[in-house]
Amino acid sequence: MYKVLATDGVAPEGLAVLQNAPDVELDIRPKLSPEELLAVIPDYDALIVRSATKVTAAVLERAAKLKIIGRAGVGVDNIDVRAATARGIIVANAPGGNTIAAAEHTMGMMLALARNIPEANARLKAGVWDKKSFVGVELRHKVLGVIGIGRIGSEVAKRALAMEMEVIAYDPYIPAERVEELGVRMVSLDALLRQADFITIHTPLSKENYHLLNKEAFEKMKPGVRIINCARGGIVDEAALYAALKEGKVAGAALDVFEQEPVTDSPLFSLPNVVVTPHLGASTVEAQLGVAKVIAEEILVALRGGFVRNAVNVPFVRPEVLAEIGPFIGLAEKLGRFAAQLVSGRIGLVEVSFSGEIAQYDVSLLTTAVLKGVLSIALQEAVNFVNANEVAKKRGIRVTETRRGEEEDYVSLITVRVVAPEGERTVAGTLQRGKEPRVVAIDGYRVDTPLEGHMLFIPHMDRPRIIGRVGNLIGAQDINIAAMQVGRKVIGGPAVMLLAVDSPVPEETLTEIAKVDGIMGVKMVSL
Ligand SMILES: NC(=O)c1ccc[n+]([C@@H]2O[C@H](COP(=O)([O-])OP(=O)(O)OC[C@H]3O[C@@H](n4cnc5c(N)ncnc54)[C@H](O)[C@@H]3O)[C@@H](O)[C@H]2O)c1
Ligand SMILES: O=C(O)[C@H](O)COP(=O)(O)O
Repeated sequence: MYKVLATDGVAPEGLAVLQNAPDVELDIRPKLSPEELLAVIPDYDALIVRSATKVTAAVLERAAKLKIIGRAGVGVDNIDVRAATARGIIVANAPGGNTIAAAEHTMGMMLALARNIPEANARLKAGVWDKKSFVGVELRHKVLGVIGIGRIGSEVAKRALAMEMEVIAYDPYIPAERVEELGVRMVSLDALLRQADFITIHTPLSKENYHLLNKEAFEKMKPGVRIINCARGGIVDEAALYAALKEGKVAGAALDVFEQEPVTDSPLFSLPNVVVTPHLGASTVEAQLGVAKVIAEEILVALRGGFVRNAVNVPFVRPEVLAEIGPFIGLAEKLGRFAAQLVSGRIGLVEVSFSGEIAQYDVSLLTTAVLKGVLSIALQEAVNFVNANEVAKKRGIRVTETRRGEEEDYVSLITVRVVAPEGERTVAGTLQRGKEPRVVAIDGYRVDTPLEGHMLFIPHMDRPRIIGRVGNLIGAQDINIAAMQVGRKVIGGPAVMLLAVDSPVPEETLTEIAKVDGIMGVKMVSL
């Protein structure tokens, strides 16, 4: 039974898939102090958080069973991703689920700032009908500078364009054409700071952009500029912003995020031209349901050993490549597990080769999947897409990957060779009808068997009275043989036998089979 802990007020309705999973026990504890988290974390296989819980190296050190941390949202700056990676813990987020919520909140903040809505609201509710203090500015024909034009930045840009703003953007990691087709002009950071009437930030918080808007940046800005930050505290230097507001260089600021959170007291709160909300960007019913659902599904996939698409600490695979290679992940892993069970002793070399259509893509994820399968046989520790390559390196396992386009017999074929001191085996597999993993060759002998359940691999000499003896020995244990394949290259020469059995064959029976004259060994394989 996997134990999952959800904290930080993750929407419980979105976690139904975990609640209904027979192999999962879900604990929802909306508020957990750092001390409580440290105390309970050793019990859990998975943790779901939003931005409040700090998943530090100290927490991870105690998280002996933890396999995945799911962030029900986008920013993972509250998680020590490096420490998690070093421990082989997957960190996954739910990108996209709160994009519209954050973009709409940004527009709300920009309008609130331009038209003094919060201050006017407070004044009227205090019994004062004051029109003259609250003359605002229009957004139409103003220049909006978007720093970071990813998912949220581009949704903000679209909405600003609909309000007839001129939109410019700075984002060194996005191709200019993609942004310009939205009707946005890409500029340098310097140009953006100098030209914008409103500046909105939509980058993650990273070392690179910590205090991106600092004293020097404010000095470059147009007098009367207005700043909106619905991304992360820390990107704006709050002391420098306060000074720029005080001296009138900046006409106003709308902040949803702060360097320290939660915060209830800040010099910025004393200024009338500062609008603040307590990190509400993603707080809509729709966004919370959406991100919780996505993360719950990812947690289940990870706990059951599958590939987590939104893992932030697994090498990135472009979506269009993932669409092509994704169906092969299961085949690659099963071939690794299969091959590793055919040899004895410590494997020192794993060679993976790809031929046919699959060879035109970046297949490094599939090589990792093979490795994950190989390592899962011998190791007690959890091996996953985050740590498989590192674990192999630490254990001195050499891994090679080759790709060749030509393939005569199959549309796509994956071949895995494992070498151990006591021998080596080469297995090849493909997907039947694009989805069913099958092994189609072992050491060059043709077979064709689904990669599932329990199997016996028996190299033997191609002569009479061998297959019958094997059948009798297995039958005597009341074990059903579901399928059988024999592959040979020449009549009377060495051959291989692959039997699919409905339950594992006991060790003593394997020893009896190995003694049959003409049989060169026997291996039990479970997938
Ligand atoms: N206030 C909220 O509740 C809330 C909600 C959702 C997201 N967020 C924050 O918003 C951020 C953006 O979310 P997203 O979904 O749009 O992410 P995204 O990854 O789609 O976009 C981020 C963009 O920032 C760009 N970028 C990175 N560093 C940059 C730099 N130094 N200068 C300029 N551009 C840079 C990237 O190239 C990318 O295009 C998140 O990281 C999160 O911290 C806040
Ligand atoms: O990065 C995010 O997704 C947002 O900042 C939302 O954070 P929250 O889930 O704590 O509201």
